[in-house]
Amino acid sequence: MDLDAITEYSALHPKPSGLILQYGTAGFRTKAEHLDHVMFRMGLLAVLRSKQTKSTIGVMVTASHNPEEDNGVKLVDPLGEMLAPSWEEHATCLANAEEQDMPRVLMDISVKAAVNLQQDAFIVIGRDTRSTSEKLSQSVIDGVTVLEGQFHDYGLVTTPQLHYMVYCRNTSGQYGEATLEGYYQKLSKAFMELTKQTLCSEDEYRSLKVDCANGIGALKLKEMEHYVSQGLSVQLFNDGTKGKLNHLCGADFVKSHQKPPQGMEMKSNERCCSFDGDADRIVYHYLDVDGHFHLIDGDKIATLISSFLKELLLEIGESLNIGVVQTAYANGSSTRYLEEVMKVPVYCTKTGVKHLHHKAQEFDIGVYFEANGHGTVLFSKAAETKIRQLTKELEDEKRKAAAKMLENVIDLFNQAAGDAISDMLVIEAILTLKDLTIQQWDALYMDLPNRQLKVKVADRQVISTTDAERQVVTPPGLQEAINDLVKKYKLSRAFVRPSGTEDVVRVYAEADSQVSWDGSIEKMCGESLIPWVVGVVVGEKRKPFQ
Ligand SMILES: CC(=O)N[C@H]1[C@@H](OP(=O)(O)O)O[C@H](CO)[C@@H](O)[C@@H]1O
Ligand SMILES: [Mg+2]
Repeated sequence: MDLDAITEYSALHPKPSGLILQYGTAGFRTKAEHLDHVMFRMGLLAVLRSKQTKSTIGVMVTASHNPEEDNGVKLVDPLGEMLAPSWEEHATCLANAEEQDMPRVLMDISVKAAVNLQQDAFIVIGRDTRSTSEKLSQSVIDGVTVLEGQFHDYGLVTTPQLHYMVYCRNTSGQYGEATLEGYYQKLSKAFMELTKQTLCSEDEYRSLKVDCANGIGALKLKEMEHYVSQGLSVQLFNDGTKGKLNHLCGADFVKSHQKPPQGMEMKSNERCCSFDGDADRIVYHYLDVDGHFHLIDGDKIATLISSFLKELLLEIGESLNIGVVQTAYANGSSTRYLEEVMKVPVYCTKTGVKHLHHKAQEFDIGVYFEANGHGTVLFSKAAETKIRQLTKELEDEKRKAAAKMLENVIDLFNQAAGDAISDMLVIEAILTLKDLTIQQWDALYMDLPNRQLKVKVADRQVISTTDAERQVVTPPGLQEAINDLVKKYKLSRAFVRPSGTEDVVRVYAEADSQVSWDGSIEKMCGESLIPWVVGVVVGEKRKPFQ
């Protein structure tokens, strides 16, 4: 390691002294102007991780659904998954080392992690459409180059596309070809195969309105459009030509405000969906004939997908196990429906995709979705091999067709990460195959009314939780107080946790709409429960907003 060169180049990406950042649930995220040194250093760290794992590592420059002025960076591990927790700590140490200490901290990491510095390193880099992303990704490249790592810059890609590239490169192309063309080909082939029988009918092309959050999803969907145009016609809104990224539109806005995005013409009963700013989340929505807005979130997406998969499994007659993984934010109705009606085992993990992904790997088929629309389905190697084998061996036509469908579903899902484009194609294929309208899908179960708020507090770490964040441990007394309140209302549930991505505390509450008191759920959550919980959390400093 040429420490002089590192010191020299680092001076071109100086750390503002005293700035402390944390590698959180989704990497580093903050105002773009504070990130130059972090990018350079993540370039360095990616090289060490690549040498240690003897694999290609990804670096994605994005702040997802956060405002345009923000930016962020996260590292992608060899199989397309999130960075290992021990390396998150290294990332935090390296990002926070004062300028003069940085080379030493870098050396320490390489010693601690037993990195063989002689090993080659290869890094792939991607970025979203933020105006600051290009320059910041150049700083990543500076970091990679000073440690003599090789790299390929994919330029503008969605976050899940970068995860896909990493996965492809580390499986010698077995997962797919590590190019955008390879990604489009793989997904479109699976989609067209899945839906081809239904295309024989006289159906007019299925059309779908997509709110692209003025982000990268618009560019990539435009590139992909013609590959699937025989089976699906997409109409893009908020494509970045005029609006501001994530502003009053996109999956996060739609989910958290439970309102339609601006900039999208919605007629009643039309199927619409929204991506977030880096296209790794999707939610569906529509207006009914009375003009009421209906949101179909990650929970209902998981339900649609798992019921489809369960039917196919029954059809092929193989005892492959299936599990659904959710977080505490999953609507209680979805959990009940999955467990009681569909008889599928449901598990709850902490918030953050890495936790869900990890749990989902325990099943032959692991379906995971956050309520906000981030998720995918993982197939174990054994399940995949079995299914591919069945497509060849089965003689019964019906069973064989089901196995083929499952095979295409395996190829259509992005198994490296939740992916709005891939999930959208899966959902469209299922709706077509089952001949379901968006209203029929929505009617699977009724969401319990719910509210989510964020609250600024002096120190969000005063709150610690357990039981997949559903129970508060500290401050003492808070959990008992929540218990006392929720037991007054039917089907009610509430929890409080510190955010892993923002300097806020999140408060969530849900309850039956028929609560036996004279107020509505609005009143219970908005006027009673949330401010009350907030009051306990922050005492005099309370300042709810949003
Ligand atoms: C309630 C909620 O939506 N939380 C989001 C948010 O995490 P927080 O730790 O809640 O800030 O950002 C994560 C990363 O994008 C995402 O995985 C997660 O679902
Ligand atoms: Mg995102």
